[in-house]
Amino acid sequence: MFATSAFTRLIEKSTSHLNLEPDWDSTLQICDSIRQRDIQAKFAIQSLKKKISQDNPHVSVFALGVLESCVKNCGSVIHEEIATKEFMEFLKDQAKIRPDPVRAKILELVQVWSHAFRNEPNYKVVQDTFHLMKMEGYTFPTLKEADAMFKAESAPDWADGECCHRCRVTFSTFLRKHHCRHCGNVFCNKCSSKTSIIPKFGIEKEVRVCESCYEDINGPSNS
Ligand SMILES: O=P(O)(O)O[C@@H]1[C@H](O)[C@H](OP(=O)(O)O)[C@@H](O)[C@H](O)[C@H]1O
Ligand SMILES: [Zn+2]
Ligand SMILES: [Zn+2]
Repeated sequence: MFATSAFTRLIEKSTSHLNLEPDWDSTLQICDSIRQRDIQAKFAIQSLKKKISQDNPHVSVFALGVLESCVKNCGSVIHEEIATKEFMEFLKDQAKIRPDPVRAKILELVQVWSHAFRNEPNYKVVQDTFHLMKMEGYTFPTLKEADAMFKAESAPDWADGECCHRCRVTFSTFLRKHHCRHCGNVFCNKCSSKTSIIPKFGIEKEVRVCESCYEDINGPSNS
């Protein structure tokens, strides 16, 4: 199980003002631990809020970047935490008092999420916030094509099971279970030994996928 101390270390590492660029490895480990339910989404958002509100703009922008990846990768558990009056108020307040690049990043995220959740009535507060901020005179950047593609689509929740979803072998102490990051099903190592990036989930790093998902993403392997 993933201890909160390990998670806090990942938050520190991925939002350190010493980073010269986003720490994708730590960011994806953060997403995995939220998706695996090793970490409560509420705790993750609280940790990121603290970093976003830190005075150092580098820390704030890196924290907003980690938040962006969580929203893209962790699905409804995270969406439910950010699409709230409290969190949207928090971002609006930060946008009011913080100069660029912090303000610019917040505007970019509020706009992308408003677009991504445009058909989600439960997350209406995000759109309301976007429209309110537009009326308050904030100028939003043009929505990037890739972001317009982002339809709050994220990896499915991980299924559990006592046998491999593909070959039905039963798991044991010596035959461990594994999850495919694309379909979320549980597999033995033999049926999920391949790795792949998953652009549509914003996963830029090679992660474990099952045989059929590998073909879905990369086309039939010639091997
Ligand atoms: O090895 P274990 O101690 O059984 O733990 C398993 C690994 O963490 C797997 O990670 P992986 O998918 O990256 O292999 C994860 O998918 C399973 O749910 C866990 O049970
Ligand atoms: Zn198998
Ligand atoms: Zn799969």
